[in-house]
Amino acid sequence: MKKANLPGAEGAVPSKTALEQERKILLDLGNDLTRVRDKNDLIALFSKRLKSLYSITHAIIALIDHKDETYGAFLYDIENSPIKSHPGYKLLFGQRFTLNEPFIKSVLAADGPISFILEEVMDQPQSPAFLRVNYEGGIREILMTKLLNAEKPIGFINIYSDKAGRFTNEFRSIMNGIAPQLSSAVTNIIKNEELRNKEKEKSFLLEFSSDIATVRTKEELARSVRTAINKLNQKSGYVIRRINEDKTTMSPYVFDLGLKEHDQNIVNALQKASYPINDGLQNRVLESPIPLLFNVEREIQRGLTAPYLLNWQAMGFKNFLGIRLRNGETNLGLLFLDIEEINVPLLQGICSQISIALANIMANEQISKKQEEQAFLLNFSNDITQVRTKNDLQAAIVTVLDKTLHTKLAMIRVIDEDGFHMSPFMFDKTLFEKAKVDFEKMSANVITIEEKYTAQVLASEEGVVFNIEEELKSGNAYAQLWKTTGLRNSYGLPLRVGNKNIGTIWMQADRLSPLILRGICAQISIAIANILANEKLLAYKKQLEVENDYLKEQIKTIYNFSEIIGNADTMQKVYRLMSLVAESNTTVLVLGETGTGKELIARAIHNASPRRDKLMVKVNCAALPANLIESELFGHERGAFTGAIDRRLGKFELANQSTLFLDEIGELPLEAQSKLLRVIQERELERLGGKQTIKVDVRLIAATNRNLEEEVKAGRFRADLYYRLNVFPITLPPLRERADDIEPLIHFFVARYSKNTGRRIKKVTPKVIQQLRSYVFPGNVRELEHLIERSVLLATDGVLDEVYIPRETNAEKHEQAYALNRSLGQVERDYIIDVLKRCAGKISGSGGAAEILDIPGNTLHSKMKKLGITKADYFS
Ligand SMILES: Nc1ncnc2c1ncn2[C@@H]1O[C@H](COP(=O)(O)OP(=O)(O)OP(=O)(O)O)[C@@H](O)[C@H]1O
Repeated sequence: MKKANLPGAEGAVPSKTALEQERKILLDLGNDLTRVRDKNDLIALFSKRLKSLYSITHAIIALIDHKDETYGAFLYDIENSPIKSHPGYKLLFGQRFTLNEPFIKSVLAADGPISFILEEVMDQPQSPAFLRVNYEGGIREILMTKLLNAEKPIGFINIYSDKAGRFTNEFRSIMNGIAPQLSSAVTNIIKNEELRNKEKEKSFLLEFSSDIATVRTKEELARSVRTAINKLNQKSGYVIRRINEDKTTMSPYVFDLGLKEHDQNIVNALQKASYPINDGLQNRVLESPIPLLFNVEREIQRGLTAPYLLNWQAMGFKNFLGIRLRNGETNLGLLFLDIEEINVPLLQGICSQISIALANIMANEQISKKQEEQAFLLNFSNDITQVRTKNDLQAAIVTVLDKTLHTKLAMIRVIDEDGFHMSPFMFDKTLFEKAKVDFEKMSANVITIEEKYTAQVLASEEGVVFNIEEELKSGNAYAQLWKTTGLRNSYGLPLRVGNKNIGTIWMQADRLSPLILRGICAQISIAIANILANEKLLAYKKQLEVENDYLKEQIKTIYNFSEIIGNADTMQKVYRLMSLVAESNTTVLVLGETGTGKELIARAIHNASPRRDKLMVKVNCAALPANLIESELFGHERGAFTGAIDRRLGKFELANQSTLFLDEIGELPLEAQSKLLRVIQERELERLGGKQTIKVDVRLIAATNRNLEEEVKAGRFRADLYYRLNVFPITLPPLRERADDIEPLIHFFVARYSKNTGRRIKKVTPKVIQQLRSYVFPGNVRELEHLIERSVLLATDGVLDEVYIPRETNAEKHEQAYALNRSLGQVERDYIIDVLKRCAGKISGSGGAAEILDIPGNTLHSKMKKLGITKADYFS
């Protein structure tokens, strides 16, 4: 490379005047330079002072950046530049040139000003472009002088001339002399500029901070940040992202793409998305105490696939800056700014202001949200306190959840009384319509507290949030169903009263706050507990009414007997058998015609048994419709059959630890017989429609007026059941076979009905007694009782002297028929035997046969002799 002349190399030794002039110029320049504060002043000074004296075109000051070993123009003398119309001129603005090339190295190596003929250097390999541009603009020579600060080069002053060889020694010497002052002027300018910038930054930050201090809403924040960015002469876009409640994702909070036009689809996608924090970019920003500058292409090349990065690439963003926003030690989010240059302190200042504003807004939002939630819960609680029935609750829940919280109720299940199974309590059958499943049917599936997800919910403190997408991935079978609602989460929450789990509630929503969840659960729990208690209360009330009716009915009859009347041998046998069996648990079968006192005997056995403290329970198998017998005996669950509105205990359960009296057992339908047999064998039962087995301890007494053996033969009664029942049979004699018991029974019933009706009957005439004794009583004791009851009502003057015996009974017809076929003697003989029988063989005296027959005792004796009547006849 051919260098131009060094200082002093050209021309002769300067003349005295030249030296003086030079000194003067130097002095003036030096004086002026000390006053220079602004870079414009400096270049103006140069133009003014030097141009008039020396033939130069223009000057430029370039500054070195040692960090990246480059230099570039700092001050231009644009006005005087002869190359300003050159097409390449504008390109030189802001351009940096390397220090690592021979041309500039030679400048740096030179001790003082050094000049170059452009033509010689401009096309050398690596020569800076400005040389050629200047040449093409008519410049021929350049004089470059290093500017030093504490011996270290800080830049150059380049003087240009449109003619070669114009830089005289004098001029070089001036430049050499002026260089130190120029250096310090430049340093001052830089410092000044820095100071001014700092001042500007300060006032900017101050302004920004007072602006942002008034920010209360997201919109105000957006406006304030935009203004600030604009003031920094950045029309760039930015996004403030906030960390979501899940702490694992971030979503755009304030979003402003600047002035550029963008594809609206991309913009929408960017605005709505939420991004995982750990995407290799956001996490880096959050972890970094200083702002980070990223290059979109480079990050993508590094393998990052964050969707927003790809969108930014598509939108033409090149570089962006990421800076975290935090409140104290807590990260709130970050700011991404589309920017080329980075002024770290300024940005940090801006961001700390944004952070404060963001924290304030968030706190504000939280407060107003809390207030809203509290107001909501208050309303909800008001609504729910009115709730008494399931329908009320459903209305309250659906209105509030759906309309106010955009939340759907999927299902409420309550834990059954067994503490294990769970029954659907309430659900929205339309919720999973899109899944094309019959939710109503599905909800009927048996669920227990051990079911996987239910157990998880019941064990949780405040419920479980199932993110539907994640559940899908983990193979949760319900997630497919949940997904069809289009909502993001499924919430399973325990319903509790105190510490007791009473059920679960399942809801679907995008987001629900913990406060709301807790509130809703507590309220619904109480409401459900109330409803259940209410239902139970009603059921109990009903049950009590039924039991009460039943007991009343029982009490009516239970104290009906104070004793069993009758001393006939056949009755004595009955008493013996009763006393033998009463103490045990043995099943007793009481046989006998209708009205012979079978129930009376059954009660007497019960009352003589260890179970006497509990009421005997009676079922009349003939009085029940066939389809209700089973439910009557074994009870039923709610909904077991049409009309089973409530749960009902069966007579077996009612008779637990007592005696169950199965009256008219012969009338029991076959189907019920087999069920009865099972219960007798196993001593346990299941309610109709129930799943639980219930153990019972019941003593059985059955009664029938049928001949069960014949019923078995005819296939109407199960043989096995017969054998089970016929463990200890007691047969009651018909009344007609124990005529002697008739009179005591008459007195017994007269006393009872006198008392009941308030009519005091003092006497029953012998005629009446005789009439009754001679009657056959097909209805046995019950018939006698009814006859007396009626007669008591009809009696006058306290004397029962008439009974209304039915005339046309079959027995009478039979007797009449027999009588018609007999001789008079035979009739007389039969009649006397009969009367004797009824008078227990007593012939004369009061109540004797002679009195009844209204003949003297002697006459009767002789008649008996004549007719051959012996004791054997009337005592048989
Ligand atoms: N020995 C008795 N002493 C007093 N009262 C009796 C006697 N036998 C029966 N009765 C009365 O006669 C009525 C009918 O008796 P009960 O109902 O026990 O007969 P039953 O054999 O069970 O009749 P059914 O076969 O029609 O059910 C009852 O009012 C009962 O109190």
